[in-house]
Amino acid sequence: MTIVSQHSTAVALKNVTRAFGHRTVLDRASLTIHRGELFGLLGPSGSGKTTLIKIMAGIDRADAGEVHMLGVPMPKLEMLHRFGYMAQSDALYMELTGRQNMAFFGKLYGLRRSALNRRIEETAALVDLAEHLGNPVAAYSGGMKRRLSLAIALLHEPEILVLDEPTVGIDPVLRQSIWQELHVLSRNGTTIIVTTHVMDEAEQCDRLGLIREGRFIATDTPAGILQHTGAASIEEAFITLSQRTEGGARA
Ligand SMILES: Nc1ncnc2c1ncn2[C@@H]1O[C@H](COP(=O)(O)OP(=O)(O)OP(=O)(O)O)[C@@H](O)[C@H]1O
Repeated sequence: MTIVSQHSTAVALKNVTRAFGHRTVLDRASLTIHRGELFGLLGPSGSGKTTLIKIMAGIDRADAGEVHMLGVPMPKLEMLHRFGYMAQSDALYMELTGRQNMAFFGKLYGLRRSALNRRIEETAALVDLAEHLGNPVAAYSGGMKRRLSLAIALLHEPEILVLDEPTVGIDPVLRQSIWQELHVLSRNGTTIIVTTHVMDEAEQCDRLGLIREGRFIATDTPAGILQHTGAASIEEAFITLSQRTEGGARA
C-alpha cells in the first residue's frame, strides 16, 4: 500500500471556481470528503453539481482553486482507473450487447479476463441485468441503460465512485437494492459521491453538501442539517438555508 492510498481524505476542494463564458457556475466551492464516506450532492437544476463532480473525476478542469483526489492534484490521467464515474447521460455502445460493453470498459480499466468475467457476473447481478447481457444495448430501456452504466462504473472496484443521478429511471425496488449496495461498498471503504434530486436518497447519505448557484450553503449530516435549520425535511431545510443566504447577501 502506498502513502497516497493511506490518505484519509478522499476529496479536498479549495475555492474551486469554474466559468463558462461570462457565467460563473462554481464560485469558490470548498469541500472535504473522507474515505469511505457516502456523500450526497444536492441542489437545484443548474446549481453546478455535474460540473463539480466532473472536476473531481478529472473530466473537466477548474479555472481556479485546488482539487486533490486521494491526495493527488487533479486532473491526472493516471487517477482515472481509481475512479468509477457514471455520467448523467449514458456513454454506451448501442450496437454492442451489454456484456460486450462491460468487457470493453473492463479492459480499458485493465481487468484481466478471469477477473473481468467474475466482475461482469457480479455487477450485472447487482443491477439485475444478468438475463439481458446478451442483448444489444439498442434494445434496452432507459432504466436498463442506467443500470448497465452503474455496473460498468463498479466493474474495477474503484476507490472512489462518482455517480451523477444514478437512479433516474430505475424502479423503487431496484433503487432500494442499489442503495443497499452503496452502503455496503462505503462500509468496505469505497468513497461514494452521488448527486440526487430524491430526498429519501439524500437522507441515506452520511453527509450532504447543499449547493446553490455554485456555492455550498451547508455541509453536514442529514440530521445535523435538520437540527441546524429546525426544518422537518431536507427539502424544507434547503429552502430555509437558501432564504438565509439570500437575506445574508442582501444585508
Ligand atoms: N460545457 C458547458 N458549456 C457551457 N455551459 C455549461 C457547460 N456545462 C455546464 N454548463 C452550465 O453550467 C450550469 C451548471 O450546470 P450543471 O450541469 O453543473 O448543473 P447541475 O446542478 O448538475 O444541474 P442538473 O441537476 O440539471 O443536472 C448550467 O447553467 C449549465 O448550462
